Amino acid sequence: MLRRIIPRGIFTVNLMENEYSGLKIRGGNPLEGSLRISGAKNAALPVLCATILSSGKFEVSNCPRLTDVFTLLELLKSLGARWEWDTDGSVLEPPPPLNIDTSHINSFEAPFELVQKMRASFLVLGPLLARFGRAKVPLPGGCEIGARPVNFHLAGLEALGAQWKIESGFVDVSVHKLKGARILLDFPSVTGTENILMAATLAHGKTIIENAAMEPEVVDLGSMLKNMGAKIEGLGTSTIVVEGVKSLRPVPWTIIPDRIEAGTFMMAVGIAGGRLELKNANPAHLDAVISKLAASGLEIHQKKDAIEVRRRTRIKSVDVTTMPYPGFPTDLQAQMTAMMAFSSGLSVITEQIFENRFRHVDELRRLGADIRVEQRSAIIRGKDELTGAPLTATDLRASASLVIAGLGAKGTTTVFDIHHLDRGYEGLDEKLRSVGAEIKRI
Ligand SMILES: CC(=O)N[C@H]1[C@@H](OP(=O)(O)OP(=O)(O)OC[C@H]2O[C@@H](n3ccc(=O)[nH]c3=O)[C@H](O)[C@@H]2O)O[C@H](CO)[C@@H](O)[C@@H]1O
Ligand SMILES: C=C(OP(=O)(O)O)C(=O)O
Repeated sequence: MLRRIIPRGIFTVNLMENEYSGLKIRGGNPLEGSLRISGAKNAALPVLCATILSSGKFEVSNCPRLTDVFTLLELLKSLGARWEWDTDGSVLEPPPPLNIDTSHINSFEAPFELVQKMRASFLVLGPLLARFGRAKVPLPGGCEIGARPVNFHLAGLEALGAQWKIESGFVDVSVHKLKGARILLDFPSVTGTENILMAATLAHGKTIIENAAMEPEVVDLGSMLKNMGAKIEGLGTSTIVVEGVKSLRPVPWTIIPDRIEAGTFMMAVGIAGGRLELKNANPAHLDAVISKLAASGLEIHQKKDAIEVRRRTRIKSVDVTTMPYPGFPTDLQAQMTAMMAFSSGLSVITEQIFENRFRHVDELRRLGADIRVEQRSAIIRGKDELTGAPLTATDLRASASLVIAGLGAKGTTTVFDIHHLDRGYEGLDEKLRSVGAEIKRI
């Protein structure tokens, strides 16, 4: 639930207040109706960071109203940016545009208390370095799903001529003038690619990022940078080429739909049954997911900017391995594990991106799910009935998996610590309620 987000002129200081700690779900209702998919969290956060690269006024449309976005806006404000956003409306309706003015940014140091709340806050590093020649940013927080180092980010910026040191938990990076370079990433890191890409836009000369991340969120960021005047080729491929420019200009930008939110709702239908129309969704970003869900027996109709999903029969088991895009996303692994717990057979879900992303499994077991984890795989023997229980959310997507599992479990499921959920879903509970789920905040 969004509360008291009151614009007070351009100096608005607002945070999402959340007095609730849990969600109570009564399972058994099928989902029926139509929903609007929100803007993508993982596209909005880098786009907001990219506003640092130019001085002036930006208008960001389809920006999701989530705690991570509000945390990042506070971070931008701490650097001297100003923003206004009237977020009083229902999450069932599109949000009004977010206005950001970066003309008064005068600090290159990001505060610890904001950066430690989430991973994407580290994305201010590249833009601050490019704009000021210096950036001091604490090592980032984020979901506890693995070690999550930032060595690729730092090696990339070093290749562009920057020097860095880590002191008292802060990464301190400086450079006289960034210079283009060839950078080969050991792994196609999403935020690593984004940080290097943003820094390279204002470097002198050509940067080639090899083994770059191909995620739609990286493409969205790169497309916005191109609109701002950056010279970038190869977005959406594993080689991105950037020809540095002297300056960039502010632009209006519209955030792409959240493919992870859309996937979560499709899996919710897999568990609860029924039929949903997901509006403002981009099925082209969900190829790997749609193919697995179709194999599991869900009926899926793809339209240009909508997806219709229906469950007529019991879900069949499928095996899934997470991969960088265009493979099956790790951010839907927990939700898929929950759906497979209700399937008619045995499935193996292998997590290849993060080494500790099965914390939802112990919680799903409380519902009676038959799952065991062996190294990087969860082996799931589907059951035709799970029973509600009190559960604790451990991270963002784990929370979503527990909520959708609760929709299918018999009786009442309570998911505690839902601040994790609110980091990355725009009113998941309100949206589910609007299509027939019995779910309330406690
Ligand atoms: C804000 C955002 O966009 N978050 C997403 C982003 O996270 P994030 O960008 O943090 O994920 P990465 O793609 O960087 O991580 C992939 C793998 O590379 C490793 N690695 C990464 C960077 C680095 O410097 N060194 C290193 O070893 C990580 O530990 C992980 O094992 O992509 C993930 C993978 O799709 C998603 O789950 C997150 O939702
Ligand atoms: C892991 C996620 O977010 P973050 O990278 O911000 O922790 C996520 O969106 O699932």
